[in-house]
Amino acid sequence: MSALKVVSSKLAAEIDKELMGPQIGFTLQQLMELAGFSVAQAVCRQFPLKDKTEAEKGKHVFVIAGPGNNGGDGLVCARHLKLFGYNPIVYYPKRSERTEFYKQLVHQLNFFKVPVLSQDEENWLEYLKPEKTLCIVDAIFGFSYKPPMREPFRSIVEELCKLQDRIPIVSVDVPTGWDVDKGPISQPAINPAVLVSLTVPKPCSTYIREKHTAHYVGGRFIPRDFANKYGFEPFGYESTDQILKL
Ligand SMILES: NC(=O)C1=CN([C@@H]2O[C@H](COP(=O)(O)OP(=O)(O)OC[C@H]3O[C@@H](n4cnc5c(N)ncnc54)[C@H](OP(=O)(O)O)[C@@H]3O)[C@@H](O)[C@H]2O)[C@H](O)CC1
Ligand SMILES: [K+]
Repeated sequence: MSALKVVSSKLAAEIDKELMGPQIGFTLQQLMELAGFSVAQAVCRQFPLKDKTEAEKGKHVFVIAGPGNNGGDGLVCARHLKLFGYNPIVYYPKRSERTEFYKQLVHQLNFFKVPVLSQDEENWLEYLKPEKTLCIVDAIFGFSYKPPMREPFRSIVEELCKLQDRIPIVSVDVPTGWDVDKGPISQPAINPAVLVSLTVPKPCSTYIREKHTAHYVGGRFIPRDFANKYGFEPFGYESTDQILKL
């Protein structure tokens, strides 16, 4: 049994609900900003630009955003990556109509001159070449995914699976296609090079292959008492870091 602290999908949803409930009063936007910021930091830690040639610095970070909040984390991450000196490009094939907020995140990307591919972009794979792409950020589905995967995401994830041995994939919170509690029990499912668990790792993270996948926790937004109430200790983040490598 792994010593990793994990919380079930049910508990993760309860934690989110309480954080955004009337007593604590975080907004989704606040948590998503910190979540996306953490993922951008994990990309920097894993793929530092320092000592890279100009050609390598120009490589794309290809962010694929899904229709829910996991996708929102990806949109925020892309904006921070641009500020950190990376060259992000966003593919957002099914845009959320849930709230105005998602449109605002896209406007912000336009403001930062981060390309957002059109929804019906057929040539998105052209942007995914090992010589042109530093890594892929998988912000397609997080803890609310329920198989079987529907289109257009099934075809997209199948293509990513073919590429993942050549271009490293950074998965946000849950590798896309994995059951949040039981791991990769259905196909297609991504096998990430990096997993960034948010707030606290979900049980699926115990199914990553330790030698293959670097595991970070991010989303540094809960105090000790609150973590203890949900049965875990806070993570030992250093200084102002938003991520911790586990
Ligand atoms: N406290 C935190 O840790 C925070 C985490 N955040 C991130 O939010 C996600 C969870 O976000 P949520 O919106 O609940 O869900 P997802 O993004 O995982 O997915 C929902 C969308 O996915 C569609 N979906 C689900 N299953 C399928 C399928 N089989 N095929 C196609 N599409 C699917 C679903 O569509 P519906 O039509 O079913 O509604 C939704 O559109 C968490 O993992 C973190 O990444 C937040 O940023 C807040 C802080
Ligand atoms: K994901």
